[in-house]
Amino acid sequence: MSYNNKTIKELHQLLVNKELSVVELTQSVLTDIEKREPVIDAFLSVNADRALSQAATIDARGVNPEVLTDGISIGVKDNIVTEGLETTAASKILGGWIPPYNATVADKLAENGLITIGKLNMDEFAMGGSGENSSVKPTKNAWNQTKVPGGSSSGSAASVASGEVRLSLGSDTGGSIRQPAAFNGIVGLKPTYGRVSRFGLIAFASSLDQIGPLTPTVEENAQLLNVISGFDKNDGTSSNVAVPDFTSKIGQDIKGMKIALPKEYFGEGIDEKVKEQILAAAKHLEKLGAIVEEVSLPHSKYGVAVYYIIASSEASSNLQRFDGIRYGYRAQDINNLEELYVKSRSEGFGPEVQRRIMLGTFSLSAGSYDKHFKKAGQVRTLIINDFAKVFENYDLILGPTAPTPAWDLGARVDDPIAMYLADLLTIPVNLAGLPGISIPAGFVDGLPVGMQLIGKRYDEATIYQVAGAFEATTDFHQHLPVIFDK
Ligand SMILES: NC(=O)C[C@H](N)C(=O)O
Repeated sequence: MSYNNKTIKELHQLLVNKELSVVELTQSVLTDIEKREPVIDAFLSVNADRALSQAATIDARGVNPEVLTDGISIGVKDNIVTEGLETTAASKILGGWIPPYNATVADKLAENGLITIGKLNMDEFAMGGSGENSSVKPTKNAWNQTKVPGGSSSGSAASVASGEVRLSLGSDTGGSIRQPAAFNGIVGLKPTYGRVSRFGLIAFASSLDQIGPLTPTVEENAQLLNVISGFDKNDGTSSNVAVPDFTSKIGQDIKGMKIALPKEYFGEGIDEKVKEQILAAAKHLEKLGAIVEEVSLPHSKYGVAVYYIIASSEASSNLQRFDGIRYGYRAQDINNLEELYVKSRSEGFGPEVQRRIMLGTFSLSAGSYDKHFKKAGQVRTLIINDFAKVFENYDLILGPTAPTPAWDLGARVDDPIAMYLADLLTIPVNLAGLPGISIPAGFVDGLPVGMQLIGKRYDEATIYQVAGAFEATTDFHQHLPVIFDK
């Protein structure tokens, strides 16, 4: 029997009432995974024995009725460090690495009784928008296995959408939670920069990276964000702003809420049918009482260019530590130190990672620093200011999550620019450190379309309020891919 169509609230009730044991539930999740993995390829590792023994421990002490997530299984993106469980960021260079410590979010999952059932596939080091840059295997879209699942949190999205796990964690540097959530018809949120500790997140671009939840529904998303948020002394960028209950406004009406529609988010490069669906979604919110008006974010068009300079520069610095000596892959038949570095890094990193390291190294080099890196930082400020101006008068910003639905596997692998443009509408949000969600808002040719709602800093609760109102009055989230009921 599968319980994959039950919310965590419903599962919690079953567990507390002892109608279901944690071992039974965990076993059912393992069966769900086993059935779907041959076509979805969302997991890099499944920890069946450890998960079952953790489940037995919880059964023995009794499920805590106060802890909603006690005994529930979760999948974790493989760039989040998990003690005793291989963590590779889907890179050959970290192959076989068993971390001796937990990321702060992994500790928080455990403290809340969540069972890490496995580590999820991704684009290597979170660099990519299709999942195809995994050094292990490409994950498939839950709706159509000839399509990409999006990336870089490819496994995090496909595992939830296909009914393997109810909850997952991903990371988002330029859209890596929201875009795969959109492509798979689920809910994915990138929290405000500073909301969730990145201690133990394998760093890609440190001024942009955030960890966030992927779930089938809005309420579960807010519940999982409650678990992972908060100040952490081990992450100097984590903030000690108070953490509210993110579910608190779900169910409240949205009458009078002011929502901005940036005209640039409906302009060039956006698929006509996607545009239609998202405009219809905006109309729907208007019917629910929101005031929807057009605005402009004039500098958002520079977002992709700015991102690929800043993110690659930070990556080139962060990835210096993978040198073949301290840990990870070490090349053989070496004659000197220089050769050890060069061979280990050339053989250990995949082509996209090498491309970003070169791009970043170039941007930071003496002749290019002022022209590229410094300028990118200045344009980033213009993008931040654009958002700030809109938020003087509006509560939320609405647009598509991605310019198109999922494309065919293989279609963009030789065209990095086309791949980069998939993040056109998500990247500015990271550059400004704002929270953003993708929720199911329609279908184009049988593939899900995501609506993005962008909020003010630390105002995830309002995002969930509007997302919740939309979800409660539409049925897009109730359509499930065929594989879900397998
Ligand atoms: N990592 C991300 O958030 C997404 C982006 N597609 C990138 O390749 O950088």
